[in-house]
Amino acid sequence: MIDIQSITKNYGSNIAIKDVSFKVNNGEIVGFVGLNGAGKSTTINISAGVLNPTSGDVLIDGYSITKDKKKASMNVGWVPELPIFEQDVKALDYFVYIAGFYGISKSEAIKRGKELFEEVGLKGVEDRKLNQYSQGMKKRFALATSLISEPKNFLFDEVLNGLDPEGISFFRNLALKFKSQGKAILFSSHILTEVESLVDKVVFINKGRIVKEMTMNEIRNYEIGTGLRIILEKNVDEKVKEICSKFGNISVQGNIVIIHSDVDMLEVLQELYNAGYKVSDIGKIHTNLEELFFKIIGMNNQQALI
Ligand SMILES: Nc1ncnc2c1ncn2[C@@H]1O[C@H](COP(=O)(O)OP(=O)(O)OP(=O)(O)O)[C@@H](O)[C@H]1O
Repeated sequence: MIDIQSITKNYGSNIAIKDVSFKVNNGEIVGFVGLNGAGKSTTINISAGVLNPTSGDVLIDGYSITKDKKKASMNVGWVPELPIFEQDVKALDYFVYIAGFYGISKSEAIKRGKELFEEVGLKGVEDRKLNQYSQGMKKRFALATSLISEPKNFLFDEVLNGLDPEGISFFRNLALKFKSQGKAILFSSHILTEVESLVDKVVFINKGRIVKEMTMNEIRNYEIGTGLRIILEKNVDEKVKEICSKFGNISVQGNIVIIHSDVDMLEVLQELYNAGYKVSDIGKIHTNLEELFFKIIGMNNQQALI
């Protein structure tokens, strides 16, 4: 289990994240969604033990990442957004070097390395130099090194970014496999639709603060909302409200009225026309995931419901 407890990170006067708290339970994939610069990598890097928080703590299966870093980080795998492996050494040799930190002998590390390279899709490129690996290959290599200690928790930071379809499918299936094995997985993305079919719940972060946590069920229920948006030439009056209310619940703002149900557009248009109203625009709207995302983080996109 990954238990993030009120972590804050300041860079001088710049607050990167503030009071970030949430949990990833065993057997659960949590989507961590926010715009660029929202604070996802900062949260993940602190949870991986590669960045110290200004305050707060993260418990990995009960081990504190600040006070018991070795045990905590042994229990969490981490695939960074942009793995930096610029070493002019063969990948397998570097793997063996890292395995040494876990107290694994050279012969055992070579054997384990070959197995893990195969598991992560790097079979056949073990002897290629790390600085000649592509970004996708570096991500797979980071995964292979993470797997040395067989952790029960994983941090995937924008892992699908820049991958080809095969790479995307590999990491998605891997996350699902880990889930079925009872592992806790945190999966960050700046695109809600990217994690939608994968995660159990989504934690939304904006400007360094957690703004909402929603289960996928709550999100799906939200998504099914459909409606009709009517833009009139003049402001909505009582008569328009009366007409539109016959078709469903309404929201009104200025010259815009939204009917929150799946109504027949022509019928509404006809009634308004018969009553002498001029409609400048009318159209069905559908609350989709990206609209929800923008609504949650407090920005309006053109389609957002009023
Ligand atoms: N080393 C640093 N020094 C100063 N500010 C930093 C540093 N690293 C991150 N920040 C700031 O912290 C905030 C959060 O950045 P972070 O990288 O965590 O966001 P993110 O959600 O991962 O973004 P992205 O999707 O672009 O990777 C940003 O305002 C960023 O500019």
